[in-house]
Amino acid sequence: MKPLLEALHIKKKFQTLTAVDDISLHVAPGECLALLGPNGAGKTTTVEILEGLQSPDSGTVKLFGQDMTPRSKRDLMQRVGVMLQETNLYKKLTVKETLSLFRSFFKQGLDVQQAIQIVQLEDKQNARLEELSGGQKQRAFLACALVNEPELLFLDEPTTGLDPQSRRMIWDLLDKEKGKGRGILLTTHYMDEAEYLADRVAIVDHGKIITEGSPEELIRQYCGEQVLSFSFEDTDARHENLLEENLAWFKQVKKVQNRYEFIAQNLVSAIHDLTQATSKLSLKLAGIEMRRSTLEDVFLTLTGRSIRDA
Ligand SMILES: Nc1ncnc2c1ncn2[C@@H]1O[C@H](COP(=O)(O)OP(=O)(O)OP(=O)(O)O)[C@@H](O)[C@H]1O
Repeated sequence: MKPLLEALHIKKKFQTLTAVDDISLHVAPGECLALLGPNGAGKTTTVEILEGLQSPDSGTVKLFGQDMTPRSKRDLMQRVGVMLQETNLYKKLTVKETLSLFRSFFKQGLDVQQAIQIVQLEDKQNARLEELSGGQKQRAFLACALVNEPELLFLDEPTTGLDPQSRRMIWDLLDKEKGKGRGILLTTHYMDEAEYLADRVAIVDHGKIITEGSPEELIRQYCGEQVLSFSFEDTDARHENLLEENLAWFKQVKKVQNRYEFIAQNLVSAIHDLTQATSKLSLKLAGIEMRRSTLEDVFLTLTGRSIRDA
C-alpha cells in the first residue's frame, strides 16, 4: 500500500539546538503511527514540519506521493486533518459556528451536523467553546479535523490534561476513524495512549527516532514481557549494598518509592535469585508481584530515564 505520508531525513535546528535530527517516517492508509517521547524531544517540531507549518533545514516530505512545496501545499492540505491543541482562538464561537468556519476552508467534506454527530456533541452544538469541558473541547477540535473527511490526520497530544473517561472517548472515536482507512500521525507522551491507538510506535528522544515497531514488538525486543516488582519490610542503604553484592541483577533495578522494579527476561530465575539472596541476608520481603512490561519500560531500558522524568 502506498504511504499517505513519507518523510525522509528531516532536520531542524533552532540556533545551536538540534530539535529534529534526521527523522524519517511513513504512514499508510488505516495505520496509526505514534511519536512517543518526553517533553522537548522534538515531536511537535516534527509534526509542524510534516503539516507544512515549519520548513525543515533539510530533508523531504511527501504527502499522497507528491512533494510538499510552497506551491503544492495548499492542495495537499485539503486532504489532511489537523487537530488543534487547546486554544482560546475561537472561544466565543459556538461548536456549530466553529465547524461551519472550518468547513468553509475546504472544497469537499461533511455537513456540519454530520461532524457534530461523529464526535457526539449534538447537545452542545449551540454552546460556546469557552463553555465546554476539556474533553468536549477536544472533541470539538477533533470534529474540525474531520470536517473535510481527510485521508490523513495529524494529532498533537490529543488528550493531554483530560480525565481518563474523556481520553477513552477520544481514543474510541479515533479508532473508528482509523477503521475508515484514515492514516493517523499522533504525538503523545502517554504510553497507554500509544499502546491503545498505535500500530507502530517511534520512540523519539533528543530529536531522533531511537527505535520503532509495534508496541508488542518493542516490549518483547527490549524488555521481555514481565516486570518483577518487590519491596522489603525494612531496607536502608546498607541493605541495598548487600543486595548488590549478593544479587547479580540488583544494580539494574529501578527504585519507585519504596518498591524495586526489575525488567526480567527470565522471571522464574529472577524470583529464585531474589528469594535466595533475601533469605541469605535475612531480609523480609513485604511484597512481590509481577506486572506486564509497558512502553515506559522500553524507554527506560533504552535511555535509563523515565519518559515523565526525562
Ligand atoms: N521556535 C523555537 N525556537 C527555539 N527553540 C525551539 C522552538 N520550537 C521548539 N524549540 C525547542 O526544540 C526542542 C523540541 O521542541 P518540541 O516542541 O518539538 O518538543 P516536543 O517533543 O513536542 O515537546 P512537548 O511534548 O513538550 O511539546 C525543545 O528543546 C524546544 O525548546
